Amino acid sequence: RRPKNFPPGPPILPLLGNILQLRLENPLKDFERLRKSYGDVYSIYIGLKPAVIINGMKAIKEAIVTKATDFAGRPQDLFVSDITKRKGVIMADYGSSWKEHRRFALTTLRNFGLGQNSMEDRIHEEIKHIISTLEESVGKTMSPRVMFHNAASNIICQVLFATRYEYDHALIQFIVRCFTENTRITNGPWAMLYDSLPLIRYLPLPFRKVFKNAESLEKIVADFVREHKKTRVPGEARDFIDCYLDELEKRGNDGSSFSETQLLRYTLDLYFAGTDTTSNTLLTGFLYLVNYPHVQEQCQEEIDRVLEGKDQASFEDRHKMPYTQAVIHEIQRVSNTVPLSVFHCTTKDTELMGYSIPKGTMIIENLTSVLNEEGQWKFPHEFNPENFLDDKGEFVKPEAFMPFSAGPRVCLGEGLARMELFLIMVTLLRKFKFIWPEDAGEPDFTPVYGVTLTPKPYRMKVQLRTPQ
Ligand code: HEM
Repeated sequence: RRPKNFPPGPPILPLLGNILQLRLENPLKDFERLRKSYGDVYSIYIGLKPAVIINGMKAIKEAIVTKATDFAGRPQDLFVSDITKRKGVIMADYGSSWKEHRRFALTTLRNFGLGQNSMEDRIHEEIKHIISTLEESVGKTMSPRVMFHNAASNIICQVLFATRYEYDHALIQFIVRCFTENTRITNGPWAMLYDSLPLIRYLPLPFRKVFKNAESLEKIVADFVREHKKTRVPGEARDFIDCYLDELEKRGNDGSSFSETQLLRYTLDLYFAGTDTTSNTLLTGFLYLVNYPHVQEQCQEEIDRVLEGKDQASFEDRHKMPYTQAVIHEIQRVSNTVPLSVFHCTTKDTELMGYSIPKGTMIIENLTSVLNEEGQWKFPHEFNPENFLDDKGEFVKPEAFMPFSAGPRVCLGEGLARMELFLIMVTLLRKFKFIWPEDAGEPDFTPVYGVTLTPKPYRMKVQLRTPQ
């Protein structure tokens, strides 16, 4: 039975809770249906564990912004917690280790030039490789999946390891495959069963593959760290790993939370968070751009005008491109890349919208419910850049735009991601025209569900634009 004054929800079955009422391979529609019956804040049981699902901007903001620290924990007894060994930053619980590591990453990203030219240069460097790949496909059709995954992966690789890889490099293909497989299984039925039925955790079921992948990834990063230790010059950091090693040395054995094990997990967290998210947003973006040619053309017209006489776009140019900005934001809105955010957890007994929620309750922040919430958007259910434009054609960002979540746990890579999306889209749209192939049939915009949403594989035709 639900505790007193706990958010309402569907009847609970012994041991299984509500898992039979959810389509485990994609519960998003079920969450929407339950919201209609039980309101913006309701609860379900995943096996014996209660979880509160929060929907709509008002309730989500009250939880993660107004009552920020009450809702800033992470559950520690899930499949993902076991994979990440509760280290790193994404699944680390609210506390001093998470705070220290989060602050460190933000400072390091800033020192590496986020918001300054050096990060832009790194992104432009990678864009050159995307352009070469696309040039090979001019006049033909191509599938952009591997290209965007590898590009996003290389940008974060530059930050973490000061290295990039050719798009057909075996190591990078292996890493991307491990991540893709892990994301798919982590939000799928096997992970849900793992969370619901602790007794099955040690059985040789498909979720073991994720642990194997995680081990291989840790070994790869451990090799990088070993190599860095041999070649680094203290105080002259080349990348994130060097910065962390400098910090470890500075802190000595003062009992701080910094350690080499943390470094491995942290690096993997940043790598994972920085690859799948940006690349899936780009994939969805181009799927829409090829199917809304008038939107693509209007961006190109604005880009040509603003960049006239300039070699390349800079992130600052976004302020002069209200339409393109609106399109990129609309792409992020419809991409809904991290549909349920990362699960939170209450850090103390608290209240939300009049309900009592005990400490340690799992919180599922349904970002999907905000990104298409009626009343928050002019056109909640269609792809329309007008959602981000006012009557004068100026760019406006509605409060409900929260694909990066909000509050103390807000995406740590938001600045990097926004810079990547802008520079990549603007540069590619300036140089190429992207077309939906005539023989490709009707486009299917329904995404494939996982920790991140990704579009079904598609091909696009590439043409060079006439030099402007
Ligand atoms: C379009 C791209 C991206 C989207 C939509 C996105 C979205 C999100 C969301 C929704 C969260 C969960 C926030 C919460 O728990 O409330 C998150 C967390 C996080 N993101 Fe991103 N992200 C993106 C790109 C990136 C990039 C490029 C990085 C790499 C630096 C990154 C690093 C992280 C980290 C480390 C966290 C965990 C933060 C914490 O727990 O304190 N993300 N992101």
